[in-house]
Amino acid sequence: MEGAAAISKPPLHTLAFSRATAANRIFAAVYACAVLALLYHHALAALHSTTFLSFSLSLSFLLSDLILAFMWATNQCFRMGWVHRRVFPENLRKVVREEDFPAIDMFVCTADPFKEPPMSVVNTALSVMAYDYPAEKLSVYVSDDGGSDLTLFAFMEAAKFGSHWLPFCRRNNVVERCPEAYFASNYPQSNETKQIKEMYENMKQRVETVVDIGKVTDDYITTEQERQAFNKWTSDFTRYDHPTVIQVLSEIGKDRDITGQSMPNLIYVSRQKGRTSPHNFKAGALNVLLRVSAVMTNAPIILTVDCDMYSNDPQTPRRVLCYFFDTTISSKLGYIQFPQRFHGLNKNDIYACEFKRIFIKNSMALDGLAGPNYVGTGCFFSRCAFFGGPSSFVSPEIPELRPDHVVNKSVQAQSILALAHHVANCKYENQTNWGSKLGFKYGTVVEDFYTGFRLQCEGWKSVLCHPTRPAFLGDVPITLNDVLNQIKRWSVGFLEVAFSKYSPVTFGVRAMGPIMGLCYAHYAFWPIWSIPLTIYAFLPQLALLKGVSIFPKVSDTWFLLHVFLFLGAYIPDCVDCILFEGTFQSWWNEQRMWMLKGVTSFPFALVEFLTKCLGIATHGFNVTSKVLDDEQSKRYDQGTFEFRVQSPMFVSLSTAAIVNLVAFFGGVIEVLRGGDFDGLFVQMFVAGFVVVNCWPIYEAMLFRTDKGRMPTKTTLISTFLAWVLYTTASHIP
Ligand SMILES: O=c1ccn([C@@H]2O[C@H](COP(=O)(O)OP(=O)(O)O[C@H]3O[C@H](CO)[C@@H](O)[C@H](O)[C@H]3O)[C@@H](O)[C@H]2O)c(=O)[nH]1
Ligand SMILES: [Mn+2]
Repeated sequence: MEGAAAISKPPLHTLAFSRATAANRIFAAVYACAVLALLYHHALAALHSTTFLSFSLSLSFLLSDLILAFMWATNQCFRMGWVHRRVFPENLRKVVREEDFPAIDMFVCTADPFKEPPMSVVNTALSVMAYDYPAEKLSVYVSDDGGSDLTLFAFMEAAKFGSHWLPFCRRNNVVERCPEAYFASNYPQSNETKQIKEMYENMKQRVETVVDIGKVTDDYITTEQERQAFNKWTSDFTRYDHPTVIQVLSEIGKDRDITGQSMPNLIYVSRQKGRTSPHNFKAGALNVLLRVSAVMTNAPIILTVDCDMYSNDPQTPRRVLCYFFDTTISSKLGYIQFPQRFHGLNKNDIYACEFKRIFIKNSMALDGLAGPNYVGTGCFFSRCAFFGGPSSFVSPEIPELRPDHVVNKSVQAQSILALAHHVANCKYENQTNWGSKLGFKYGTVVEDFYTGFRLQCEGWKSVLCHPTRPAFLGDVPITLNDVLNQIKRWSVGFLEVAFSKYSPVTFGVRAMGPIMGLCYAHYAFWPIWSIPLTIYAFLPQLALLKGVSIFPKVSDTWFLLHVFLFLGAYIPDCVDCILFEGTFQSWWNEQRMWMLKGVTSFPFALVEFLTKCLGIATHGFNVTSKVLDDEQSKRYDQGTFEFRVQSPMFVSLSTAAIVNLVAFFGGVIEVLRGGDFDGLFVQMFVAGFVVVNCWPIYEAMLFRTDKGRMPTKTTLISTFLAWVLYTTASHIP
């Protein structure tokens, strides 16, 4: 009978599994055999080598191909099948009354008013404050790791504008609730929209002027309360060393919008920083928000969103409820991840920043297992997930932080504010479980990846919510240097996880089974791709320049194995990409970026990680710049690579490009002179393939005159290095 009752309830969510086809699996099996054959071939060659040189060459290729094989095999774990979920928010009211909707605490992170313009942070916050959800159940906490009065000023303005914006969105049923996006869209022209736009522009101008001056001057401060807030920025207040600032900018039940409805809570938090206390970057900031919000509102649901992403769909929290109220999954549901989607990508995405493979495709695959990994933004958590596993509660040190603690005082009550300041103290976490057993996990700059991983190891499940209209839209970096640095940061972070005591290959495989463990391992070991890619970028080419053949001849049967392995890796990947709403060019750009990263971000990350392990240097979280320079934006939109700056990564990149070009033409000349084409073909092909990929780099070195070209100094240094490599190689007997 119970079953019948359950069936008659309208569904909140359905899911459909797609399993990989038999053809897919057979192909994977054949490919695996081919990989084994190749490894065997290398091993034999190494054993039978007669000179030290040929021994080291064989060993290098054995190592390279072992790593490629590992990455290929772990990648297969994402290709076992995937899940499509659908939600039915329209059925929600048959299951739960709107008055009984759970409260949501929404965390917006920012870290630097000059790299992350306060206006964009404000837009993020307004877009989620304006959710189609009872306002008295929403609280926005802004974490300002930049400790900037400019950001606080922007939010004071935002609170005032919000009291017009929220009712405006409600009344007109606006879909674009991020003001900047709304005014950039094709919105209806009326007196009302004209008025609200004027208000927005006014606020924007005030905020941007203050940011330009770099200081909130007296004429921008209107009330005594505001003055008191800014007085906290005394002369010894710096972003690395300052007291906690918590400022309630709007309060549920007390502050009302212009129609008299309650405003959501809007609370500015800049945690205390001290030079001697580690602040653990974003994970540290989020843990402070976890505690401050626990003290002030303690909502059972938490949203984390970066300041470079805004909500693109006001229905989002209702979709989330469809999962939290689905009793078949809710007991172990730790978080609901929305894929990261982006706006402003150029045609065919030259820097391959869309990461559809990671954020959508692989996440759909993980969704069929224990659930997608956490990607740092656009994710709704159950607060309980931060306090131990689904059936093993870890208690925080004070009762006020427990997820079941009921808050029944105003967020501005003296006692509440005092406790909130206490838990935001930079020494508060000493001798506690924060960062290890409680909250977001410390120890890596990819706190998102690591936290999701650890939660899943504890037994929490997650789901991917992937509606057709993106729930959140974010910015992408638009210069090559920013892209490579971002990937480098992620890579260092991944290595920190890969070689920690919670490594996915050991701890992960045990805690969540081999398939999930290896999926996480694929990401964690990402940067070791640098080893084969760097070897393949230099060794065959240097050998080619010396006229030494190192791969099987075209007439040899082993040659066919190489052809099969190459095509068998590239063609299915390309087909996959095209079937997944991509284009041939976007696939081409993606594989190009993979090659570029192989000689830049990945090896630099490996080195950085090693120096960190040896205690020689430490590196932090280098925030990606979100400031748009007009000229750079223009070049980005045209699809032109942006070099411009001096960067060691551009040196290694250009060196590889030059070596390949010279080797390729050297090979052509050698063959024309009657050299061994049969034996050198594979090397010429590899060099030629790299040359085709590197075309934008040659252009930037030789033909371009705009500011985004390769700096002459970089070109000169790279040419010199290429020459050094060549001479060294030619002296090896
Ligand atoms: O000390 C810090 C450093 C960063 N941030 C915030 O972290 C977010 C992400 O920084 P961003 O420079 O945009 O890095 P991305 O590489 O674009 O971010 C991706 O990678 C990060 C991990 O490296 C994740 O935290 C992000 O969610 C994910 O989108 C931003 O909101 C920052 O304000 C802090 O709050 N405190
Ligand atoms: Mn970002």
